[in-house]
Amino acid sequence: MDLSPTSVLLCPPVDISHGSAGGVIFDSSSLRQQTTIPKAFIWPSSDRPAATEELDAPVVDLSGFFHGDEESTLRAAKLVANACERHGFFQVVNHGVSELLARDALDWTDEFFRLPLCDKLRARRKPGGVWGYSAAHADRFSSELPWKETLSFGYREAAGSERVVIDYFVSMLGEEFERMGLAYQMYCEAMKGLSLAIIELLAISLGVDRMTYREFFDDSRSIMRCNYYPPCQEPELTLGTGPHCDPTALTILQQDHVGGLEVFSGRAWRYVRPVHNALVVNIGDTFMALSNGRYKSCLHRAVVNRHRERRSLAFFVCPREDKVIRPPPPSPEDVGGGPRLYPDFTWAQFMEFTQRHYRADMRTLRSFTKWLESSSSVTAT
Ligand SMILES: O=C(O)CCC(=O)C(=O)O
Ligand SMILES: [Fe+2]
Repeated sequence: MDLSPTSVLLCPPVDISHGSAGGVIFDSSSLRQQTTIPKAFIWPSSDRPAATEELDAPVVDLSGFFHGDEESTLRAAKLVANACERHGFFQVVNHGVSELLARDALDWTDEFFRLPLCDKLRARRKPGGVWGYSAAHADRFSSELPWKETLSFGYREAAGSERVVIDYFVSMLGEEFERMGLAYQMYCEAMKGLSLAIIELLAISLGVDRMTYREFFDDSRSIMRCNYYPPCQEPELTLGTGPHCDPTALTILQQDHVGGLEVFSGRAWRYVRPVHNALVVNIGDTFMALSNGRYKSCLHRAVVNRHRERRSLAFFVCPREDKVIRPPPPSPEDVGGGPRLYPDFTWAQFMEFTQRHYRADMRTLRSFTKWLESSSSVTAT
């Protein structure tokens, strides 16, 4: 792989100004050349104590569930319920996603981030936007920048959207990126299928009908994010992804074998050990609301290391934008126990709110619902 500075030099000069603000874009090629860490990438020490213990998260075998075996489904549901009540993280194996497809998506991620900066910038995320390529943009006001670059795009499985990801790649980057788009299109299709199965398993684990939550996710748009973390000379000063909670319903993460994902649980940061062919699943704020707070959306982060690059592919499962997020019948109390913890809201409202926040943390859903209660009401669909 050629990540040498020459690949950057092949680019014509890149205009990186945001209106009047200047600054420097650090893609992985320039990040890996930093021998001293630029100030903008140094995180407060309170955010970066090292994780010394592994997260106690089950590795759930889904084969029995997929084969309709009642006993192993109940066993899997029990493990899932226990993990989700404590911290919201578990891993799945025998999940039905082909190893080849998963590896292919990681390989294309290498391919994309290896491109010269000027090519990656053709897919650049617009300020305030959700989709596209993003690398740390440092100016004199920036701070706590992540040691990574990302590429995000949307996925919808509705009829007529069979090429939605392919078309995105072709339109942003050119015809020659059709194959890259196809690999991600297939990966997203597999992830969406798996997510619907996991949502059924979550319903079983909560003791309600397995189809209870499905309607929230029909014809919804998911978000796919490829994360690329270059090595870092002083990894103890930086973070690849800062502490946050995922505002979405569910995240399915493929991490490579390097490791770096950490979860704040039991008052300490704990690492999630990569398991061969496993996918990491975590509860996001929106599913926490759907379960009336019974299942937890937990603070997590990704650390980087001195010697090895790391890739992770996060598939964020979102409800349909206009669906009202309300714990479903028979009654919210049955699912979460106790009175309603969150008012009705739509994913569209919550997404807009989170985009205005630099950092999504444990308090985001709370501050969003407080803001909601003091503003307009929601129309049910
Ligand atoms: O890279 C990882 O392990 C975590 C990434 C993550 O949490 C995210 O993209 O939301
Ligand atoms: Fe996350």
